[in-house]
Amino acid sequence: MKKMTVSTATLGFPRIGTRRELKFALESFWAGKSSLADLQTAAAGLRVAHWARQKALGADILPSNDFSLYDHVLDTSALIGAIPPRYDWSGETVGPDLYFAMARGSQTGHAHAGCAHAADATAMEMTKWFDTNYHFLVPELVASQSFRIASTKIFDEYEEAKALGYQTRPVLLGPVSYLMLAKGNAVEPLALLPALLDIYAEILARLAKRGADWVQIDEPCLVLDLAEDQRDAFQRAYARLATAGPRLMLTTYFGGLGDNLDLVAELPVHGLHLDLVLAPDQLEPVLARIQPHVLLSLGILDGRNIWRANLPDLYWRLKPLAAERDLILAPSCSLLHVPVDVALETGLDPEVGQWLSFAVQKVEELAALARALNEGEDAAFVAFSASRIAAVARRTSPKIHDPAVATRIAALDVDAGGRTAPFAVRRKAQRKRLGLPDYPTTTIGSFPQTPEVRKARAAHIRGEIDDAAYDRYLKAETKAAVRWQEEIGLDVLVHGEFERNDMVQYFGEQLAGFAFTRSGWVQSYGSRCVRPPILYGDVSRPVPMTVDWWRYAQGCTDKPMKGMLTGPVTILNWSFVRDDQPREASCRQIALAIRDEVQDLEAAGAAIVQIDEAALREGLPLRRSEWQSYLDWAVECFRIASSGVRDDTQIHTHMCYSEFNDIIRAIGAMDADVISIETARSRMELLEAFTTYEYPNEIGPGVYDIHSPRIPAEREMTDLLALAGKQLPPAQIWVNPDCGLKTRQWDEVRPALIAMVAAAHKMRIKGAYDAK
Ligand SMILES: Nc1nc2c(c(=O)[nH]1)N[C@@H](CNc1ccc(C(=O)N[C@@H](CCC(=O)N[C@@H](CCC(=O)N[C@@H](CCC(=O)O)C(=O)O)C(=O)O)C(=O)O)cc1)CN2
Ligand code: MET
Ligand SMILES: [Zn+2]
Repeated sequence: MKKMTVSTATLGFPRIGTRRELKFALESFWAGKSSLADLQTAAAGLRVAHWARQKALGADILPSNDFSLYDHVLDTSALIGAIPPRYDWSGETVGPDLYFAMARGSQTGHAHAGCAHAADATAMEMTKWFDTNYHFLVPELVASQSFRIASTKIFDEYEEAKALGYQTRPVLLGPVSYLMLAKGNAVEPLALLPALLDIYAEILARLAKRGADWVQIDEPCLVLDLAEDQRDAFQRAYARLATAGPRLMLTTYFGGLGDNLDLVAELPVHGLHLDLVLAPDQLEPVLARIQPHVLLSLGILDGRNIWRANLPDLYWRLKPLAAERDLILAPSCSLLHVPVDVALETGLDPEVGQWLSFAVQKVEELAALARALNEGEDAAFVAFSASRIAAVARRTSPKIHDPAVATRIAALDVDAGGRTAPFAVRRKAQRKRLGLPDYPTTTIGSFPQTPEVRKARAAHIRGEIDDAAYDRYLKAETKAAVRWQEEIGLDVLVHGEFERNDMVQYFGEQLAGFAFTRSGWVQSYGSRCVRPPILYGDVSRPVPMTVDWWRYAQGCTDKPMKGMLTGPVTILNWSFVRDDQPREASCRQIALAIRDEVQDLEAAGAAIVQIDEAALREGLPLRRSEWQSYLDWAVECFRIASSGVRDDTQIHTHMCYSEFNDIIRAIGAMDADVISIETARSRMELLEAFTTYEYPNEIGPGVYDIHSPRIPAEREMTDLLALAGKQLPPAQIWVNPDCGLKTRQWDEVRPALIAMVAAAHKMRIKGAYDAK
């Protein structure tokens, strides 16, 4: 009998670099401080390092084209020449100017080294990659769309690796998922499939010609509920592509195939990757259904969480199957969603540290497992012993359980989550207390996190400036920001969040039950990264977290100052969370901690408290059948956090990047007095759900796209407000940017907000005029 072999693969490695080298190279290039050649050198250096690293750690199959200068969906649009008409593209290939204009927008006269933008064009829309905190640029397709190969990146990177001696498996986003993620302008994207398949066939043929024997073709949409035409599209696509060139490893992740199994089992592909972390139970039905010649790739390590695996357990689970067929072992999805290396975390509690596994450790874990399966358990004796010890230590650690938290949760009144009076009553009380004009203006919370602010914080962490000096510095920044907001005539002010590194990490650092990293960066979009806190134990709030900052800021002005908090669902969704209890149990604990903070802010005198739930929509399960139970507990947690206040205390919430149609009832049930949302890039399209549902509470539809360095003109904002006014009664409308301003520079923020306030004034005058 032929001996079966187990090999290891990664589906993608973090691109940003161990020390965020890509971030710094990009930002320096955008700022005109370095050349395109510098950027390309840095990018190539990262690719080489990542291949070498993965190989050295024991990965047999290496990916190429998993690297990106901004986003892999944008790369795919460039590859197939899907360039929206507003960029006036006439070239043969997509160069860096165009590529970054699509990602970030471009503005005439805006200083941009290495680029000479003639055009003034808004960026492409950005949205969440499935239910992760990674963002992609939404493909925009038109009725007259044609495709052609317009970028050689996928070929170049394959060749680049080959020249270094690595035979890689190029990663390509599949045509059906690409179209399903796209937005069509007067065209149903899937109608473009035949044309797209011509191009995909050509891409695959070219890869084959260069020597690629396998291609990893990602079709994460295969874990979604699919309509008939979508299933058809998969059938047509793979009937065509299966023979186009290299063998295809059809790669699915972020869940199980579920009722798409029959469809997938019939696709004529040579390999299939399964997510066995989010859907461990799918292995048996897949084995029962799949052709014997199909090479299975098992996603057995969590590509989206940081817990060390229990290798002996996995070994016993996989051993029978490994005796029967060749296998590839892999993380469940690309390692894009985890930090690079635990070894950099010298500041972690060592007990917690030994429970963790980042990208580097995950490749090592895969290699140890494969070794044991190929050569016998003893071949991985050391790795297995350490893994078993860590698993036992974590399970039994006293750091995880806090009896006081358990008691409080047990006593939680199911109705702890309701305001005492209905919105109409609260609204009256709040109007009386606040006395705001129509079209009240505000911002979402943060002001620019300038290099100076970051440097001061870094110096404070390194002990170069003491607590008092850091505090003085932050207070001066806060006071200046408050004064400036008063000066330009904003109605409801914010303190600016200068003291925060990140809206989630800041709270994670102050709550019991969380650990945080020094270098655990994960790409969120483009050059922007986050360090998700690690929720390992029961959560509580030892002392107030934001009250002193609020008190200081309110002391600088007579205008209302918003208390500014991150909501429980968002803290949960943007952290690495426990896998030893349900997510909702962790969320309830966070909700109680935030409730304490809300009540302390009210007691200190805050008339408005904003509780950001930017990640509530993103946490929506990918399968419809699981929506209701998620929304039930998510809304309950928001209500637990927000409801302990008086009628005349106004609760705001904020959500960006959200498609609201699916969740509008839940948004209603959250019952925030005011919700601000992101609507500028989509030109108020996202408001539709609120109008259709006749959402009764107040809404601030974003009038200013803060993800672009472009400065919006007053006229653009009055236009957007007029669009909003067609959908909502003016008395319900607030005026604000799409999101916080932390990523912008003061030079961009100042003129933009002055124009925004002017736009609100115009609307007030127009409103008074219209009323006559
Ligand atoms: N968690 C989270 N998810 C989110 C968002 C968000 O705000 N937070 N917003 C949405 C969009 N995503 C975003 C993600 C990141 C950033 C962002 O601005 N990230 C910053 C890092 C923020 C941070 O943690 N800053 C720290 C560390 C800053 C730093 O790099 N310090 C230097 C030293 C500073 C110096 O000497 O200059 C270092 O450590 O090396 C701080 O301010 O303290 C960045 O990439 O630049 C913005 C939006 C959706 N998801
Ligand atoms: C990603 S939502 C951001 C909300 C936060 N209050 C801010 O303004 O930065
Ligand atoms: Zn936001």
